[in-house]
Amino acid sequence: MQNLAAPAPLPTPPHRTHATRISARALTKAFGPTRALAGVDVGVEAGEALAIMGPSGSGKSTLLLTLAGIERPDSGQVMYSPAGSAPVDVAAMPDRGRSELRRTDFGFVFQQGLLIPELTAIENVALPLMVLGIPRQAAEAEAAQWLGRMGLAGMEQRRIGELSGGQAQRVAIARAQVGGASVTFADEPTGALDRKTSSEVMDVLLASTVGRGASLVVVTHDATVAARCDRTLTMEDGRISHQFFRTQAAAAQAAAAQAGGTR
Ligand SMILES: Nc1ncnc2c1ncn2[C@@H]1O[C@H](COP(=O)(O)OP(=O)(O)OP(=O)(O)O)[C@@H](O)[C@H]1O
Repeated sequence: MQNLAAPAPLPTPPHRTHATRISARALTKAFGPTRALAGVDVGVEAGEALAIMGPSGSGKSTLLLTLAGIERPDSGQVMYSPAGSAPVDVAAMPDRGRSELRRTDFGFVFQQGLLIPELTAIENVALPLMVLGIPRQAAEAEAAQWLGRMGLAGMEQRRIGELSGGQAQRVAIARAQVGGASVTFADEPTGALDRKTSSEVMDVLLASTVGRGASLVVVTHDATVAARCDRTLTMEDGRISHQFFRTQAAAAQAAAAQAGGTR
């Protein structure tokens, strides 16, 4: 792994504002006879890291994809509240609107498949900015900053296949963050990594999301990954069977929201 000790600094974490970023209600989703989501209510706060755990097939990825507007629920609502703007119902948006939202407001880190192997690290990270219309030179300058923060300075010109698994995953994190995503969705982001590399990847994933006041939703089978998050939901058969608050702030916020009927 590259040196993680001296990356360019991330922005100073703001105090958590406890604004609700995503509020999903009564989500259901079936694939034929399989009920992947059987009535899920979940909220995600600004600056919160939420882990989703549960057995294989319990609906974790379907929930993540539905919150992110990639899957459409059969019924229910996914309200997304951008900072300073009115909430929008992601589930009810037309495909084009949801694609736009994913480009502008959401970041994605999956176990594999989102990086383009033919492109270099810097091109992969610059791409989302270029898609938003930022000229190549400016996009690559910003991308280089993010690669530096990820401890990947000097590796800008390597293709993805020339990086280790942990390095490639940090390129994926940089790519997810370069546009200033307000919510990052990560599905098994450390699934293919050894314990030490996994912990280092979680360091940069948390620092680059909740560390700047943005939210992180992470699906994982790894209890050590979940233990780094503010809250863990456990799913079983398409429902949330258990919820565990790791920080007092998260618990207090949930209690206040429940009392006010907002969560
Ligand atoms: N596109 C699909 N078509 C058909 N069935 C699907 C589809 N996506 C998910 N399912 C089914 O829905 C259920 C929930 O799947 P999901 O991927 O959400 O589970 P998961 O908890 O993420 O599982 P894993 O831990 O194995 O990734 C499973 O029974 C799965 O087979």
